[in-house]
Amino acid sequence: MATLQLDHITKQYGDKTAVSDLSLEVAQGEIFGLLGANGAGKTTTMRMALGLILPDKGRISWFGKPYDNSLRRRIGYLPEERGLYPKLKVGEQIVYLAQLRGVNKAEAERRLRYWLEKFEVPENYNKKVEELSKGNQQKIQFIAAVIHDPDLLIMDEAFSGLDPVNVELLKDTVKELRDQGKSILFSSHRMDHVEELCRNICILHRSNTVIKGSLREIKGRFPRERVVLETAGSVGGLESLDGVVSVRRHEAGYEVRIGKESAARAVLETAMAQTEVIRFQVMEPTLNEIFIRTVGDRIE
Ligand SMILES: Nc1ncnc2c1ncn2[C@@H]1O[C@H](COP(=O)(O)OP(=O)(O)OP(=O)(O)O)[C@@H](O)[C@H]1O
Repeated sequence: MATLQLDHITKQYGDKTAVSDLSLEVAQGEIFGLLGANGAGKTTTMRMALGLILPDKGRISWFGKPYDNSLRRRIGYLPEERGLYPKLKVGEQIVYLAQLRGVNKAEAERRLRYWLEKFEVPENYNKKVEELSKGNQQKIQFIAAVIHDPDLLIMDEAFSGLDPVNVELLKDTVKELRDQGKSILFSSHRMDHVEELCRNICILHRSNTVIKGSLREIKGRFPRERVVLETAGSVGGLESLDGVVSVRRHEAGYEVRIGKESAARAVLETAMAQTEVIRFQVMEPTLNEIFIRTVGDRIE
């Protein structure tokens, strides 16, 4: 049984279709990546997955059942637009939110101290939200989403506004939550984050699903068009090989774009005939390349 199941859901705002016939499942212990250009329908999908708005068509089930109010205690939400009260102290605010979701006060205080320690900001307990830097506010927003220990987490751009060290800290935390068996619906414009975290993804474009499946399987659908070549000496004549699109020289060697996979062999043979080859790898496409190909091509 999936933790979250969207079954052919559609949402319209007047004439505008925000989400069209979308189906996806988030399993227990899985991070699912929801991707799309601006306005593709991600936030609308998340709001339906939270039970905040209803789809016009289709069905959603949570833990195998339709929505009921008890689910509010089992779902956590990290919204893209921040929702904390700037004038309130972190401690008061988060403990109150946790109590609303069924955690008693002493336990909420204990958990908040644990999270603040973990995120290396224990001093924030008694500070007002407006006194915190943007990155530290983001950490508090993250804590607000997990303080009641939800089984399903919905995270819209979870790492925005964070420096690289803090991105790693929160990324590791998301992985820990996954390993504890939580289900996470995750949206991001950072393809490297999605690639690192998500097992299955769905790419939306103007409300439609354009790609869906496991990252592994999706990558296999796209041709491998980039060859990384590292050599002891220089190599000439790569540009003129049949099937080679471009050659870029860098510090350690060459990056060769090929238009057909058979050209990779010619690249290797040409290099080996001239010098020692240290590394030769035909790279699978990155998610960034796949995204730009599938979504970018369709942007008129
Ligand atoms: N309350 C609303 N009323 C009218 N139209 C809406 C409403 N909410 C969303 N839309 C429209 O639905 C479409 C999908 O919007 P949505 O916010 O879901 O996209 P998104 O993928 O989250 O975009 P972004 O990456 O920019 O956050 C957009 O065209 C948007 O203008």
